[in-house]
Amino acid sequence: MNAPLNAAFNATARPPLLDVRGVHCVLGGQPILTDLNLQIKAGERVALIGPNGAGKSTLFQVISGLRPLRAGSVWLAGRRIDRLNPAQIARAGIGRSFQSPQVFSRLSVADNLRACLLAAQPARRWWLPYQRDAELRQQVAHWLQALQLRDCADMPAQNIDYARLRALELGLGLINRAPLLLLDEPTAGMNRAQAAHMLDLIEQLCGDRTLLLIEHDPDAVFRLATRVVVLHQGRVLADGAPEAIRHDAQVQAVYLGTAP
Ligand SMILES: Nc1ncnc2c1ncn2[C@@H]1O[C@H](COP(=O)(O)OP(=O)(O)OP(=O)(O)O)[C@@H](O)[C@H]1O
Repeated sequence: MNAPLNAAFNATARPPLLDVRGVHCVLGGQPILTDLNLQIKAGERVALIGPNGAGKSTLFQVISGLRPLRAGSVWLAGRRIDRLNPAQIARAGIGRSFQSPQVFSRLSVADNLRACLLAAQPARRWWLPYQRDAELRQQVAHWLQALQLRDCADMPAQNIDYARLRALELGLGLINRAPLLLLDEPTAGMNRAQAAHMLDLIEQLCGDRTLLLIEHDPDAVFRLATRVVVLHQGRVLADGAPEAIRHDAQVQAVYLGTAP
């Protein structure tokens, strides 16, 4: 096989980065996700949208191992992950943020970053006190700068404002270099200026990572996403380019509440 053909073969042979296959999830006796299929290729930025209660957060919980499946499977880069626990799934390559930010609230902002950096370096020289580890200090300084959190580095995370808390959580999700990042409503509860700042941070820091984000703000969806997937009643209702989804009659009906 010649070189270009070989490259094309490899590109098509590579499994999707995320492959959600026929997932059913039942909570409190109610079906929440029903035969849900979703494949995401490396490098895509996918917005997951849909009306309240469509099952978006539940799908994130299922992917991260925080909710059990009734049927189906979840694969990351060809590896089945739905039987792993949440920590194993994170180590397998999924970083995430939550609707309500999850950080170590009593630790300082810098110590939050330090803790995640330490957890992401299993081969670190464990006998070296972290205060004397110059490389670790440099990395913390790098992340404080990148997240624009230098001026609150020594404050307990529970005392910083909400927009900064979300920036910190974004950093914690990025530190272990997971190829797939799940962001649950990264701009929720923010004013326009704060939301614009958060979108800037996501664009600057996520690089070519694959993103799956839940977002209600159309500005954020159209700025970040290369593809939009619409969930309705636990199923994929539409999947396509942002412009096509914007004009999809079925999607409009779901948002206006006129869909069956
Ligand atoms: N632990 C639970 N037990 C029973 N039902 C649940 C549970 N958690 C969620 N649900 C229900 O599952 C459905 C989907 O919830 P989910 O939070 O996934 O929706 P969503 O699309 O993320 O909504 P929103 O945009 O409002 O966050 C809702 O009807 C919700 O009430």
